[in-house]
Amino acid sequence: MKVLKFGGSSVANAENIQKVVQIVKNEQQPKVVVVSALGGVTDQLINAGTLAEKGDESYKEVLQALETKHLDTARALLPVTHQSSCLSMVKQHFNELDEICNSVFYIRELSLRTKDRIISFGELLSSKIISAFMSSANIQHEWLDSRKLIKTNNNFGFAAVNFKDTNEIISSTVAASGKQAFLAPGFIASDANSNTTTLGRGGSDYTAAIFAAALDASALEIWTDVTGMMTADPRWVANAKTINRTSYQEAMELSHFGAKVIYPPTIQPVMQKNIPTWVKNTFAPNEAGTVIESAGEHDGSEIITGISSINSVTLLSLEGSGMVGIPGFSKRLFEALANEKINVILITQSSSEHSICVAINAADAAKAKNVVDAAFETELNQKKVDPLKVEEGHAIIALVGDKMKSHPGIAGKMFGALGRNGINIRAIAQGSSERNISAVISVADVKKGVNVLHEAFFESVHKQLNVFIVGVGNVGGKLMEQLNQQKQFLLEHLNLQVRVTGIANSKQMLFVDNGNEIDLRSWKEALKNAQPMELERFVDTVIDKNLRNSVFVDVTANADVAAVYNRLLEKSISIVACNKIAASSPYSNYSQLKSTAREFNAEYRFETNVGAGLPVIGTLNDLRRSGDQVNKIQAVLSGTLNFVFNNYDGSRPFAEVVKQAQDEGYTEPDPRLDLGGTDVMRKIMILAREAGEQIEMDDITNNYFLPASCFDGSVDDFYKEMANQEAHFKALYEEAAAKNCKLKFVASFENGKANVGLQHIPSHSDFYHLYGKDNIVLFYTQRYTDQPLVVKGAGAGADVTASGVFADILRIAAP
Ligand SMILES: Nc1ncnc2c1ncn2[C@@H]1O[C@H](COP(=O)(O)OP(=O)(O)O)[C@@H](O)[C@H]1O
Ligand SMILES: N[C@@H](CC(=O)OP(=O)(O)O)C(=O)O
Repeated sequence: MKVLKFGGSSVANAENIQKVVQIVKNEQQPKVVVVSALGGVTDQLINAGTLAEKGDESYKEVLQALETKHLDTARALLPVTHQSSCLSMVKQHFNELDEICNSVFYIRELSLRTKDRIISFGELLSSKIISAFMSSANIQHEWLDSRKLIKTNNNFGFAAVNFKDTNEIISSTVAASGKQAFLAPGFIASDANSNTTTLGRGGSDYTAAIFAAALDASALEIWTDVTGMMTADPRWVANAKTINRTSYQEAMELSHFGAKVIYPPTIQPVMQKNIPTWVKNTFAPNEAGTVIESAGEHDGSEIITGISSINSVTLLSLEGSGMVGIPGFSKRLFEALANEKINVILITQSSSEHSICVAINAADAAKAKNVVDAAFETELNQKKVDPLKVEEGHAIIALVGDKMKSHPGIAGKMFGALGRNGINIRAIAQGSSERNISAVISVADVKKGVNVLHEAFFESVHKQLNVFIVGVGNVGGKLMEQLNQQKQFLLEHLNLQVRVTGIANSKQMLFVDNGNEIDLRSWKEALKNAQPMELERFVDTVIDKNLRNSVFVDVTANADVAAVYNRLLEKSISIVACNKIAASSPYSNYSQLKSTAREFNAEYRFETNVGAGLPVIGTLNDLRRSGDQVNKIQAVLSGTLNFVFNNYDGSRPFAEVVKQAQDEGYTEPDPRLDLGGTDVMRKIMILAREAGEQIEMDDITNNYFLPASCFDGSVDDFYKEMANQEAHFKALYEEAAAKNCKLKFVASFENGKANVGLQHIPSHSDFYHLYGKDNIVLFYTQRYTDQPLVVKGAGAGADVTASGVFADILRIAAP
């Protein structure tokens, strides 16, 4: 004998029911088939009852819609010749339901007993329609009335089974029948007085397990709309995998902690009889699914079996100095809750005994507050305990696995992963079985938390970065191109999925729904039609999305964008910037950003602030981290100025060469920042700061070569004035050329002092052979004393800057 249970999703409509019946037909063994109400019907029946109780006549429309749904399903399933008796059965049931709900409406009262009566119609109707369909398809079977077979106490809504009577009735009824196939409604039962009861929401699984245990079935099969129990809720975690086999205990833990696929009490009866229980997919019947069996046979290789969550809990904390060392406080707390049938999901007590913290279902919070404060009234008046603290808006996230107990480091990995993603943990608990580690977190973080843990424990092969890019113009556009080009490579070789989830330029911003990513080939079109850019809203959206491993990429040169970093870092969102404004702002701001990043486990990376894609800051950091000390830095750091002096020999006007540098994309948006030396000052300051110096812009000497008049007015005026000053630039060139020297704008830092300025470079200098837009940095350190460590290469340009930004993004994935 086998027991097969089909859930609401499997019997949601006529098309699905046909699939169900095909599966039943293919099963050769004697069988009991248990079915739930058509998907969503139980909720609608509760809705009808509640509306009637409130005196809202729209309950009639709800019932009408339900009647139509059932009639339509019967019509779609049955040949016309078989329809009439089934349709009249449906109508009769709805007549009865109408009468019950009318009574509720008149007396404005919906007792738990009446509610059970109302919701029992869901399973009665579905099972009778399916039975009629099976008969019309010549499948011999007997319809069993579960209300007569499963006996319970009268705890309506959540009745406890009387197994002794139930087992006897089921086995004798089936033995007496002589049939090979049975069909029974799930979820419903009756008490000793034959009042209808129900087994708790989701209880059809339990009905099936009760039948399986009573009949010593060879297997129980739970047929649903996913292939088996999965490593996490597949609606939340795209990469959730089917668990091939698991133990009864693990399955119980997972279901208790929110894995909706199995109703928790289901496991107990099958575990006692050691009946293998399969979770299978009605819509992919050939896939194996999950088998739940005894631990000895469970040889899965993963340490963690699954991750689940309870998404709506309230924390209660009982605190007070009068509790220390006095026995009985916890007993009274739990008694008070138990008397009100409030289920305690998690308990923690610190060793100081000064406080006890428990988590309960959010729906019970108000009741809990009343009963606990009443229970401790005397101590409250004597100020020995504080009024019960009630904190709503929490969730529990749990790691489950039989093998956790023999593996140290699991909790560390769990809390580390949550912490790195800015998820604050309010309370933790580990059962003494060590099969479950649970953490209480904010409900706003629960989806992200499940994904973070899934990635940490199941996707070592697959890490996801969620990237938001502001400034998809010149450099940003190249970055999008490079991301597109490397996407597959990163996935295959670094197991890294880089998903761009939001982009903006100065006019528009574009986000995609969670779970999706921006198409890296067609983003330009999509952005054109997107909403107007508002920086604050962009940042709010990045924070609200609350995605794991989020990175905010700033490829602008904008001060407003630089001003949002701190807010993002405080949410553990990492920053990658080629924008230099923040790192070259007052030292207090620079160091604040660094300490916020440290405090919130985020990263603030800005390698491209100096030397574009060249490894300048990274090299400097490596030197310092490995214990070296920087004595002196000498550098040519302006790609623009290098380009200008490499191309200017007096034959073409100076202004024209500068214009060419701007047209080729090397200059800052305002080229005066480059020509006047400010950009170089910012860069040497950033290097000095990274070398450990507390230095400000005012501390840097600038021997600039641009006549002061060039700084007046607009960028256009600047070009005009440069043209007027051509003689000045020519003289500079000729003076150097006369000494066989080249002109270079050099930055240096030594003994805490930095300066920048134009210098004559003789042919033996390291700086002489520097072409195009190259940069060069010489690090003289304790270990590189005489011959410096040299970094040299193109120091400007969209392609190289984008690749530096890209490299920083990848460093966040694997710091
Ligand atoms: N760990 C998990 N494994 C599989 N499914 C899960 C898990 N956690 C949550 N679910 C959800 O449970 C759903 C199945 O449960 P339910 O809706 O009660 O099915 P049915 O209608 O068959 O009774 C799946 O569609 C899935 O979205
Ligand atoms: N119909 C009931 C019982 C049940 O188990 O349903 P499902 O198998 O669809 O979870 C409910 O919604 O609670």
